[in-house]
Amino acid sequence: MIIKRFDRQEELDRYAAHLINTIVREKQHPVLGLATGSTPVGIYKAVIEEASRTKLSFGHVTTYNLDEYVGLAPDHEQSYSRYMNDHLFKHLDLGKGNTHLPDGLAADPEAECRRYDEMLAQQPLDVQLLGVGHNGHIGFNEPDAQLHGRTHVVKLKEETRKANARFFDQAEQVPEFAFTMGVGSILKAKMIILVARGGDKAAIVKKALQGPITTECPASLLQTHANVIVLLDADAGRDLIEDGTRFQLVHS
Ligand SMILES: N[C@@H]1[C@@H](O)[C@H](O)[C@@H](COP(=O)(O)O)O[C@@H]1O
Repeated sequence: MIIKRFDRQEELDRYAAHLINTIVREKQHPVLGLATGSTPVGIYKAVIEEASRTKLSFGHVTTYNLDEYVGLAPDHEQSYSRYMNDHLFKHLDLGKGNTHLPDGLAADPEAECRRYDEMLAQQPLDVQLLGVGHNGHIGFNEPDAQLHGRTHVVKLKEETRKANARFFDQAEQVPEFAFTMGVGSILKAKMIILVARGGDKAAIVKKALQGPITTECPASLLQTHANVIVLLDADAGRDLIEDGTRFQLVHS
């Protein structure tokens, strides 16, 4: 695991964007696992900026998102589908039908999970971009005694609904359920980029990266993956202790 700590948000954004765009440049059929939330917004901006500056086409790229709220239409203002379109997809020359999110309106949620897993099985992720929730959730895999490997519908914890209420007009509008890729699918990605910003994430970052590996902190399972790069701002990384063995801490 490599951990890089950045003093400036824009440097973190550019670094992450360059990792993603390098995969897009080098692979014949790149498959990107993407995330939502406030954390990746600057990274997507930097991806678009670098792609435009270097004339990098995304025409051959396939994307899979981690999650989607159950019950929200793709064009609903708070749906992750809309978020991805606004922040990334509409700014790139992605091919039609090459971007995938679970369908929040699927009539048969179980069939939708199977459909998503079947596609993922055929197109393994070259990279998965991840944020982390304050309780250690990745995607919408909430802390629990047991975690799911595959795509499933999850009942969101109240703390997660509260944290995401800032994107909605009223807290009650935050859906109670969401589709999420399972932890197994996330860990199958060839490379994982975990990003966290802000002092409010410092404690969970420390727990996830230097605490015990436990399903009660889903992000701690990333310690078992061979190719994880963690990008933190100075505040999110302030509680980490350099132990010199489990990871390499690079300060930029
Ligand atoms: N489902 C998303 C996650 O994919 C995201 O990583 C996390 C952190 O969000 P933020 O980046 O806004 O802090 O919470 C949300 O609930």
